[in-house]
Amino acid sequence: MSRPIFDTVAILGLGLIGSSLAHGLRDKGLASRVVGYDASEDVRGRAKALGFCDEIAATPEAAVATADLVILSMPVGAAGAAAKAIAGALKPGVVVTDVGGVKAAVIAKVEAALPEDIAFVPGHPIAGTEHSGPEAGFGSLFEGRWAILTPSERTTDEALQQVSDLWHGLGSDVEIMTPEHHDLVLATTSHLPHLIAFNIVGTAADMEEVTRSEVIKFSAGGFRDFTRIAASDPVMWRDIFLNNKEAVLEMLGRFSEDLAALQRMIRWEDGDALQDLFTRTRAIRRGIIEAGQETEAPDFGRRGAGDTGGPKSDS
Ligand SMILES: NC(=O)C1=CN([C@@H]2O[C@H](COP(=O)(O)OP(=O)(O)OC[C@H]3O[C@@H](n4cnc5c(N)ncnc54)[C@H](O)[C@@H]3O)[C@@H](O)[C@H]2O)C=CC1
Ligand SMILES: O=C(O)C(=O)Cc1ccc(O)cc1
Repeated sequence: MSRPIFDTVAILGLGLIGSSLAHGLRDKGLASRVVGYDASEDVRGRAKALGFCDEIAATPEAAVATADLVILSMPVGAAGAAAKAIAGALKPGVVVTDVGGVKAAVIAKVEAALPEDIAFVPGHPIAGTEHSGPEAGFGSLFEGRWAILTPSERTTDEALQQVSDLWHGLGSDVEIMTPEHHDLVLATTSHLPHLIAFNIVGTAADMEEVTRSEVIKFSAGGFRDFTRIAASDPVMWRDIFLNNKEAVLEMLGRFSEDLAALQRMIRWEDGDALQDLFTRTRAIRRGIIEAGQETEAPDFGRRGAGDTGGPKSDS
């Protein structure tokens, strides 16, 4: 057990990430009290029954009123409105942070809504699964993963240190970068791969009924892995693409050019070029494994070996 870093922590949004944070903070003794709130009454009821918070508040204002740390854990498209809702109810000296998969757009919207003297520490745990909802959370989700913090003008050194300590307490390694750099890196490593998965599974779903059932029946590793990613939460991913538009379109442009080059290699039967590319991509995968960031089995984003081993559920 660690010592509490914050006394009362309010978590707004009690899905996969919010509930995992609540479990982790309590399991590891990082907060004296965890108050939860979710915009959905149904989720609030389920969270109460699951018991991972000390209290479930009926309104966002009530949830944050006594909080020393507020964690925004809802889809990125809702973060600005959530910040607006709590702006008048925050305690002086409170720290606000978030976990959104996009940083620059969230910072702009949240900081426009929060009082100027409130410290905001934008964050993003590179840890998750394709499951969502309060039943999907587990306290070890962040162990052995990265948490990226992207300080803004409203991030004080003290608040940055406290939030960094919190992620370390949850078992994560912390990396600090600019919001713009985060959005470009994540567009490449997370957003584009998800877009490709949504697209390829969508293409299969649009096939004729008989072919589609065969695709499912005979789905080998490649397609199966894509279906896992394409099962991720639709609202969360809609919001990511709408809020990281420029970086995603930039990466999509490069991807389309490379795809056209591949098309030409196949059309002109340029086996050497194909083999060359596949040799280079295989080396990247092997490099990731050698660096201890991945096991042979698929397991997204781990720094070290092992399986997440947590419960799986969807809301
Ligand atoms: N799912 C993942 O693997 C990861 C997600 N994230 C980020 O975490 C955030 C939450 O994602 P998940 O927990 O996976 O989603 P989720 O779909 O499991 O849960 C989101 C919850 O937020 C609630 N919500 C929506 N608007 C709200 C508001 N204004 N106030 C309070 N609650 C509200 C929803 O009712 C829902 O229960 C997103 O911003 C996402 O980008 C970050 C890392 C990994
Ligand atoms: O489960 C997977 O493959 C993921 O990609 C998890 C994930 C999803 C979104 C994030 O912002 C970070 C991690």
